[in-house]
Amino acid sequence: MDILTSKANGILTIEFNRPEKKNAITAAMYQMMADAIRNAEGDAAVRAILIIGKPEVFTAGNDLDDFLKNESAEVGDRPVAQFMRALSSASKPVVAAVAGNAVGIGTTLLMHCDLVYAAENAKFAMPFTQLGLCPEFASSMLFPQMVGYQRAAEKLMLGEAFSAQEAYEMGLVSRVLPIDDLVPFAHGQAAKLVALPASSLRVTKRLMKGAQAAVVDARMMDENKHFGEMLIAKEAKEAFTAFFEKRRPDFTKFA
Ligand SMILES: C/C=C/C(=O)SCCNC(=O)CCNC(=O)[C@H](O)C(C)(C)COP(=O)(O)OP(=O)(O)OC[C@H]1O[C@@H](n2cnc3c(N)ncnc32)[C@H](O)[C@@H]1OP(=O)(O)O
Repeated sequence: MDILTSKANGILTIEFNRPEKKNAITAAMYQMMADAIRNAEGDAAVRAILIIGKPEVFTAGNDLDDFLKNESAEVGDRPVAQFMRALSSASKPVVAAVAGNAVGIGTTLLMHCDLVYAAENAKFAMPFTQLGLCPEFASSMLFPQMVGYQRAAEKLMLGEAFSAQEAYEMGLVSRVLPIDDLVPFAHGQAAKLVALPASSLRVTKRLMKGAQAAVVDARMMDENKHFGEMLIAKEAKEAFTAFFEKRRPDFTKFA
């Protein structure tokens, strides 16, 4: 199973489990995560959600082979969109623990989590423009809001990778920890959430997200429209092909 889910002591743990492909996320994996988060909404036995990867990699983002095979611009109700909606509207608290690379949606999903912990080896990147794409998961709005326009532009326009320490300084992660402490600490924080009154946490989260929830939803739809169109354009196909051919993409041949 490329996504492992387990429920224990009030915590639903969702684990990326495709290390041979750096935990790249396929449509089936998005669907499993969307279903798990949605099912948790109606399950009183789940009081917190914990998202983890492997010590060497959180996730390399969307599977580029899936992207390459994609032939329709319509994102609509695809598993990735279902996952985005499920996570961004989750009423229960979500904790994420990131070690190693967190690329693309591996970084943007964190903007929808409540507590985000990173190991010292964590490395974040949103290389959308390098792939001929544009930001997703409302990151074009949430990231500039979080870190300021110019710092966001460096990461979203140049797609430059950044360290755990920089992510902490920008406010994307709550705390940086030694790798061996990462998951036990994140799990401990989730256990604290489990022990708190669920109703208090639910209302607190709703108040913190506030009126922004609808705006986030609208931004995701707008981004997805552009993203879908760019996914089938020649620049993106060149970027995906170059990745698998282990060469630099050549965008100079496109106007
Ligand atoms: C809506 C969502 C949008 C997005 O998420 S956009 C972002 C898409 N993601 C990316 O562009 C990242 C692509 N991957 C990488 O840049 C690198 O990987 C890493 C930096 C994450 C790790 O580099 P290294 O440690 O050198 O590993 P390796 O040799 O590149 O990869 C090991 C195996 O994993 C496969 N793989 C890695 N990432 C992906 C991916 N995103 N989609 C499909 N396969 C991937 C490779 O091909 C290879 O496989 P083999 O061993 O068979 O040659």
